[in-house]
Amino acid sequence: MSVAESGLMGQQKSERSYSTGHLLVRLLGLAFRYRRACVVVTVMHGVLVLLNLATLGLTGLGIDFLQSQALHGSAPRWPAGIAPPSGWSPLQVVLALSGAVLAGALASAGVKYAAAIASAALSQRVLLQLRTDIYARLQRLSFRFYDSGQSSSIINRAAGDANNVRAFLDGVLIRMLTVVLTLVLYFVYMLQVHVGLTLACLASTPLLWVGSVLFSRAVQPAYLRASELGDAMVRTLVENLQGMQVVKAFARTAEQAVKFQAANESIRSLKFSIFQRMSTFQPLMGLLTQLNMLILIGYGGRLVIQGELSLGSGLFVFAGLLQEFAAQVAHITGIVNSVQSSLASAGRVFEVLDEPEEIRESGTPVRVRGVRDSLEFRGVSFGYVPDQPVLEDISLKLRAGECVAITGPTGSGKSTLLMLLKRFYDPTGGEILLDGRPLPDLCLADVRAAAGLVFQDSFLFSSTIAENIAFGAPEADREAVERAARSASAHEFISRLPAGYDSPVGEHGANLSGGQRQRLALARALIMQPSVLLLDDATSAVDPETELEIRQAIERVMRGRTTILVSTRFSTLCQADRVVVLQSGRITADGTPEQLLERSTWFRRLAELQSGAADPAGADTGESGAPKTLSLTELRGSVSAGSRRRAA
Ligand SMILES: Nc1ncnc2c1ncn2[C@@H]1O[C@H](COP(=O)(O)OP(=O)(O)OP(=O)(O)O)[C@@H](O)[C@H]1O
Repeated sequence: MSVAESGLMGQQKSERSYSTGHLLVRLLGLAFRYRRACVVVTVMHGVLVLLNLATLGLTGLGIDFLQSQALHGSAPRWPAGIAPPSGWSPLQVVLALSGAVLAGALASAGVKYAAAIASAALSQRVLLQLRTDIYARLQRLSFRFYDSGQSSSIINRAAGDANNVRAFLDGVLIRMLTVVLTLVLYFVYMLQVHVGLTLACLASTPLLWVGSVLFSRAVQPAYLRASELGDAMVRTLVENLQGMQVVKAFARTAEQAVKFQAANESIRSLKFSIFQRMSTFQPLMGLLTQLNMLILIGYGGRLVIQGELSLGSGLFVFAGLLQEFAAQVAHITGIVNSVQSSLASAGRVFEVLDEPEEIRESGTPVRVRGVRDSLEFRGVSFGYVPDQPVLEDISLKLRAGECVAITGPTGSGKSTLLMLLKRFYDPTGGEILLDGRPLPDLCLADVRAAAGLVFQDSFLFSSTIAENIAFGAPEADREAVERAARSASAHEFISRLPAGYDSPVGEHGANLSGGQRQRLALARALIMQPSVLLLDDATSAVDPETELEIRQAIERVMRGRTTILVSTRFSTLCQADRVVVLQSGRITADGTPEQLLERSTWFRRLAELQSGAADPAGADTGESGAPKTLSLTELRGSVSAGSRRRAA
């Protein structure tokens, strides 16, 4: 039997499959980390069983005593020869026995409470640790992992599956140990009361085990499927919340609600079918154990009549023990159920924990503070998917302090180039060198801190503006936050907000405009004082006025920093010392903006389109029907106007 993983990574990456044995060994390893707490809880349950036995035995003794008094029969067999003083009246003996039973019940209640608290504390500790481990692992995993998976599945693994794995400790292991301990103690107790009756009453026990194993095999695939359906439901929910605007804009609210309902319905029907199977199994097991009662009454009754078994300490105690036995056996159904859900979830949790860390440092990483000399791509190739190159043989060297713009058609690999610099991915060929040293030889945190990246669509956290700006430098004081905001031309709009820097930023920055979000993202990058600035289409989503403001801010902050600007805006490209044209993952031209007007048809076309020479659709045609084109001299004029603005 194996738990095959077909979820998150299984679909798109290696199909990982864990055998049940492997999962059990690892789950036991987890339990071993909490062995002290597990032993304490199990011992408490053991004490509870002993207390139950003691109170049951004392009650039986009471019945035997009353029988001897009422029917003038033989005196009961006092345990370990401890009999009440001969001077005690029957009432005193009965009161003493009742007092002892009451004391046993009180002690039992106390131990039960302590065991429940200890068990809850253990399970919360394990859950906390598991979620911490999963989160720590997720932080170290490369973007490739996230590309292949779905965040909803990860959420489900950290929330639901981690909880099911936790249940292995208190819901399976401790409960199983308790059941076994209880059954053994009862069995021994019953044997010393009457061997023949014990064997007769428990003859059906092997059937219970066979039934449990069969049930366990039948429900296991259903638990795995339930987790996957849970992923799908969370995904539908998350996507609908995040894409609420699109859903409403396209008037798809009703359809999406139906989709969500369908996802929930499949979970409901699967869970219900599991529940149905459990509900069939449980009473069947109960019925089997009740058959034991028939044997007890028939065979045990005969033994009492023949005087071979006492009524209280024998038949009554036996009946009580068989009831307890049945209750413990009923627990086995729950345990089998928990084992299967724990195993299914353990496979999914271990899959995340076992995911290899793709981005690693060398054994002795070199500390760096930024670019002192150069940043170089040397023959770099890369593809997200094997055999589908996105970048091919990229060689590009930036001197410290230089500003290089990368442009090219959409999908040509511009953003990917920046991702490689941040080591979100590693190249599949060639290498990237910082001051002559390959990136993997350098401290990863230093490499990432050295380069401030402003994305095309910047993610903001739902905290305050100041906290968002200081995200990478939480120790920064308000003055530093303001300085960064001023450099990013964000100070003015922040000051106009009612709570200024303490204004809350809605989820994903929902209460801010695109331009405001971009400026906050720029300030967030600047507060780290990065020596390299990576700007990925930072002005793509804003109006011309805001674009100008952001461009001016960028111009200010670029000074003294090695900058890579990804853009398809002619005006932005003119700000750079050099422009590199990337087409289908290859560099097709490299030079100053002026040089590129002659060297690259793509760049020249871009210049013409955005200098008002021709409209993008080619509709702006002269009478002859041919698009109007600006002369090279006119285009050079636009380029130098852009460069002059920069110099100013
Ligand atoms: N995470 C990913 N997984 C698989 N393929 C990807 C991933 N990200 C990008 N790609 C693909 O890689 C190619 C280059 O993408 P990239 O985002 O680098 O292009 P770009 O030049 O920045 O495009 P744009 O100008 O539209 O932003 C595209 O074909 C894109 O579909």
